[in-house]
Amino acid sequence: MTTHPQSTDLDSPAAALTDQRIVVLDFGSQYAQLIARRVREQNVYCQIVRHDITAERIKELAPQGVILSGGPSSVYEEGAPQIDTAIFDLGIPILGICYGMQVACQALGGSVDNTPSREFGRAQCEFVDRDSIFKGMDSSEQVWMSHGDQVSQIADQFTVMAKTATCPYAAIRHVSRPVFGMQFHPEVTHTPNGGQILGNFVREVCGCDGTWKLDDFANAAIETIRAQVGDKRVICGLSGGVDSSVVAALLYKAIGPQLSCILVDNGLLRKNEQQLVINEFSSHFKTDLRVVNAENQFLADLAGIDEPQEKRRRIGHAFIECFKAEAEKIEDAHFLAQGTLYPDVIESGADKDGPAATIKLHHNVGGLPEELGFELIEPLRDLFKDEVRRLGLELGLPEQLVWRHPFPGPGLAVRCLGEVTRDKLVVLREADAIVVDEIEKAGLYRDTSQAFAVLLPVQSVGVMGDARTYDNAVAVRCVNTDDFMTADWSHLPYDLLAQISTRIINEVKGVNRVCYDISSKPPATIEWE
Ligand SMILES: Nc1ncnc2c1ncn2[C@@H]1O[C@H](COP(=O)(O)OP(=O)(O)OP(=O)(O)O)[C@@H](O)[C@H]1O
Ligand SMILES: O=c1[nH]c(=O)c2[nH+]cn([C@@H]3O[C@H](COP(=O)(O)O)[C@@H](O)[C@H]3O)c2[nH]1
Ligand SMILES: NC(=O)CC[C@H](N)C(=O)O
Ligand SMILES: [Mg+2]
Repeated sequence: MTTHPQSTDLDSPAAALTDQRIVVLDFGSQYAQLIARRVREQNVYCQIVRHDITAERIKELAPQGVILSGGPSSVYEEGAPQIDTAIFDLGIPILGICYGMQVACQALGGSVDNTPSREFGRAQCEFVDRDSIFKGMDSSEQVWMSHGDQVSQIADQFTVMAKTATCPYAAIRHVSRPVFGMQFHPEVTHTPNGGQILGNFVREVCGCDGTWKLDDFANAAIETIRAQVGDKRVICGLSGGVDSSVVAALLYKAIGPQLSCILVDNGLLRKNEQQLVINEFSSHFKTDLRVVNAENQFLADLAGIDEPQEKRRRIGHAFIECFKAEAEKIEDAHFLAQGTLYPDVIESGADKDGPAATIKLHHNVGGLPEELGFELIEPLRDLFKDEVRRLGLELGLPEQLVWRHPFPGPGLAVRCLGEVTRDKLVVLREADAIVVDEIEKAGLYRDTSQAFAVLLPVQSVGVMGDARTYDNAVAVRCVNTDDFMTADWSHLPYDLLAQISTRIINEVKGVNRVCYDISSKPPATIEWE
């Protein structure tokens, strides 16, 4: 049976917990995910869809409210992302944020221009109408702005709700319809009362009762899995990471003996990873675990390839080949379960209702082959990482597993820049183990979200033991984040950095230089490829 990756849909376990939802139309914003998270924090289910979704499809989704996100374009440019204006006639409450407000104003008879008074960063906003979405706000509050354009004229049916020194239409509302716009970003933490504004919108304006709770998710997911699987068998890609462990736990509860877990040792795993996963797994699950040793296949597929997306695509395909070969040995193995999360889907540009931009092909979504040969089971497809962690704890998984730093399926391949070779992997694996070991010893593992080494395609001159060296450089990457969509580089103590550097250079043959990566996401990403 062949099925393509499904979209976030009406029947997913997360959506099934409620008949209420908010839909975010994504105009290419970096913050669309954040809007969805903030809404979910109000206990209201929220999903992100493409900006060009039709009014018809919105009607099918039947949301209580629609939020129009920001975006990098200018609404007056040719080819700028537009909205199906029939959405404004559905009678559903609408909140436009930044670009979303600009697009709504333009569609409803106002105008938008590029102005000299650009605002990037904090601004003081004066709230002149403190009703409805601004209930509970002070007359003047800090907000976060990030715009070069602004609404220069509003149509007659709109009134002003807020302004700043340079932005006369910082927030507006329609006089008779539940349509609102704000130039600032309520979804970022730099707008301290932004959560309350979004809460007012979803509860007061949209009438959501805020009863969506992750607590019920496990039971809903287990029931969905049982109904989907029937008496067939499921193979589950198990990496030892949080996501696949939570999926395995759900499957185990749902269909117990019909489950086989498969760990692919693709030669791109961290030091001692295979043994660690086997030990950890067998102490918590009493189900079939098979280990596929596929190092040769993966390395052969990667030989000569240095382009990151192509590396990812090949890895995605090689994974599926391994799963298929294994499934042939298991009668009735119709289903493949993976720990795919919402950001994997969105970043891969794979959701049919989702925004189009592809940031990188996640091996388990965008990197999948057309002909899969399995029906997919991805119960976590609608969740964010922190939600999955909560679920893991609820399912009784041990803290140390739930709080493990994530490790991407393409593994060391996307940290070994350029062509991947066995020799480079040996160097990288040793350096990586030192980074994690030192961070653990310093007691900072839980205070950091992800920490690893990257082998750079750079050689530089050094002097060791009075002799000249011309060796590799390693970058240390360590970030802090909750949801892995945005991240700060970790401000590690200098002594720790010094210790990591000394150990790598002394203990890993072939490395004579260590750098620390001080880029946040955005504009960088967490992984280097
Ligand atoms: N080595 C592997 N063997 C089998 N399946 C894998 C492997 N690596 C990744 N996968 C599959 O791909 C999915 C996505 O990988 P990803 O790294 O995002 O999740 P994870 O490893 O489960 O959790 P974490 O994000 O904590 O590392 C996994 O949930 C798992 O189903
Ligand atoms: O399973 C995965 N398959 C992938 O193809 C993949 N690419 C990135 N990542 C992980 O996703 C998070 C965000 O990474 P980026 O900032 O590099 O996009 C970080 O936690 C990355 O490690 C992946 N995980
Ligand atoms: N953050 C945004 O949505 C920006 C919208 C538009 N690109 C502007 O500069 O005004
Ligand atoms: Mg992983």
